[in-house]
Amino acid sequence: MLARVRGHIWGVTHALVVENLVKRYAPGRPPAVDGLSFTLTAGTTLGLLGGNGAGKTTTIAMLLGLLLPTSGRVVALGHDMATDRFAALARMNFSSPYISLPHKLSVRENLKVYGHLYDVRGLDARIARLAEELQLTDFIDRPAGDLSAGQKTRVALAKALINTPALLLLDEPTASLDPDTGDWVRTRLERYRDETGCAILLASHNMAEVERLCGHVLMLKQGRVVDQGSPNDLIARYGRDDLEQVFLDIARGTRAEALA
Ligand SMILES: Nc1ncnc2c1ncn2[C@@H]1O[C@H](COP(=O)(O)OP(=O)(O)OP(=O)(O)O)[C@@H](O)[C@H]1O
Repeated sequence: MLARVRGHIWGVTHALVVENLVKRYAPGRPPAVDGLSFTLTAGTTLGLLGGNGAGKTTTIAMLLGLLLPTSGRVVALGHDMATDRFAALARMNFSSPYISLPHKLSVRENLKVYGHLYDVRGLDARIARLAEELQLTDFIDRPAGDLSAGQKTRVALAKALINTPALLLLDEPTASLDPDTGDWVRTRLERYRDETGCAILLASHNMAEVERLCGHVLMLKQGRVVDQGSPNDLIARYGRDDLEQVFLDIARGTRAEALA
């Protein structure tokens, strides 16, 4: 049963503990992720920000166990991903624009496949509920490959929620959505997090989204955390009006100027 208390789910306070994570794709090349450490508390959302090539996708792939770290440790929902990842993966899920669903299968068939993979009980009812909540009913029996980018993003979110995850890793979850639908998806994510105590790691280039959803933000550059804090703390510390300006200061190396 879900513990509906912020900061605590299924007896685990930290949904994610990451210790000194390193990924070097090839010897002699600089690491894509270079000594990353953080914790993610149940019921909260942590933002992972950084420019292109900062190491966000590589980090998420290691957290999911899709990519082996060169060194370091990931403990997800109390399970060490190096030795016990299947126990954690059953209660994790993710959404990424880089992964497309089998496009000849209908949306319903896709959700059934993923539901069976996660051994979801009462799968038909779960799919019906997600279809209603995420407004998929108009196209649920159409091939996934025929959908618009925005419709695909909503289906990807349904897939990410199919197993009622306790830890959700989201890479650009509102990419390709119009502002109204993007806002609506953010509201759904907030509600899901607050109702279930799910922990969310959010990688996004949408600074307004990060300001709204994230209690804490890690600013990544060349695989390292170069600054962190709550969006409001960072904005105040850099003397800026919003997180986008802070992001630009960090990306362009104008931090000292901003702090002067
Ligand atoms: N399979 C790979 N083999 C070798 N190098 C890789 C591989 N995947 C990523 N890299 C390199 O690792 C670094 C980090 O890439 P990554 O995709 O993790 O960044 P990112 O922050 O997700 O970027 P973006 O915002 O562009 O998606 C980059 O220098 C990239 O070229």
